[in-house]
Amino acid sequence: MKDHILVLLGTRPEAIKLFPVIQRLKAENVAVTVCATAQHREMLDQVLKLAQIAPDVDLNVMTPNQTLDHLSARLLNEIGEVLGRVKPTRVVVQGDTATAMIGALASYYHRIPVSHVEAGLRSGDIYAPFPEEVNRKIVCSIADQHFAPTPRAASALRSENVPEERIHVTGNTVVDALILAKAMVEADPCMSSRWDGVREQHGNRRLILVTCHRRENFGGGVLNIVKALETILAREDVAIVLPVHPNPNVRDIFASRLAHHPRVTLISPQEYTDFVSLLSMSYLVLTDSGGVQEEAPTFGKPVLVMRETTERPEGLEAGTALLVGADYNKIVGETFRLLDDEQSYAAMARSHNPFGDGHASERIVKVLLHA
Ligand SMILES: CC(=O)N[C@@H]1[C@@H](OP(=O)(O)OP(=O)(O)OC[C@H]2O[C@@H](n3ccc(=O)[nH]c3=O)[C@H](O)[C@@H]2O)O[C@H](CO)[C@@H](O)[C@@H]1O
Repeated sequence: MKDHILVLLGTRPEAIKLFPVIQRLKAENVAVTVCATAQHREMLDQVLKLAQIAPDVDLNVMTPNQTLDHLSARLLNEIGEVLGRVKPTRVVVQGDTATAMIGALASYYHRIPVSHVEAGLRSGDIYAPFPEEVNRKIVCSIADQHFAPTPRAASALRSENVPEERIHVTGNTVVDALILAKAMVEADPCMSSRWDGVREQHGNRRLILVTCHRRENFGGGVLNIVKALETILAREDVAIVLPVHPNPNVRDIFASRLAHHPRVTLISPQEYTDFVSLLSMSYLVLTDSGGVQEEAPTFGKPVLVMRETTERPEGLEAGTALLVGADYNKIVGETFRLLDDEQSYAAMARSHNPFGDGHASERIVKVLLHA
């Protein structure tokens, strides 16, 4: 039977990490159906537009404040219906979202094999991150092709008895996406000059890029983070740029405490290319995001991870990232160290990226087509 691959995606990170795979499959003239569940509508659309991908099927399942039960039931029904109609020979899912987990389950019910991009990330705790740890484990139990981004992720799969021949160490496709986005920025004068105003506003101050959106930091964590940022801002030699996640749990606190500070630029979630430009012009990054931890080392930007643990310890091992939690003293202390101690900065700013080399989608497509 001729290959017909259905790619499922629901959120911005899935779109970022799958667009290089979709583009490459299309370049190989493979029949591809892109099904967007649009679990997160706007941020997903921005990325797809940029990658010039129009979803063939758009389920648009986003409703305000929906529960996981409701979302999952709806996804199962709707993805099941799509699989019955499109009849793909294989389904590709990415990561650990409800879309990936339910997509794998629906494929199993339809006896369609599943490939898992970014397989083998584990925290070891089913409640942190919730529900992502269980989502990825369920996908793992169904998939027959596991694209592990790193050797560590591959060993996690082996320790769960995934057969060796089903594990492929590919690198993380986020590095492919980053390199493609960087090329787009460099080729387009409009994109390259996007932040000229911000550069002008902050002069030669060092820019700290901050992102914060994880559920585990809602409440006390975000308050500590804001307090730490206020202390950091007491220094005249820094400015902060912060794309604010739309979740009201973080948005309202950042807006009320930081919006009026002259050395803070609070902005809405940015197009991927614009975010990539911000990353490349920043001095260091404070984040609780997964994807940003994987991207920053490509540009040699030290990352202070505002979480207690990370399922991406490769950055810690490579020395390009450090865990500071949502701990006021650690955030301030480590930021000041990076600002004041050139050697510490240089040690973390090595541009070696342990997460990928930009060729992950090439390796994935090779396996998808010749399995
Ligand atoms: C609960 C939780 O935390 N779950 C994780 C979370 O993944 P994450 O932490 O990587 O998510 P974000 O930080 O939202 O995205 C990062 C990407 O977005 C780009 N970016 C960022 C700011 C901006 O203004 N414009 C952009 O373009 C940036 O370069 C990067 O590539 O959600 C995933 C799916 O829901 C889950 O699979 C994953 O476990």
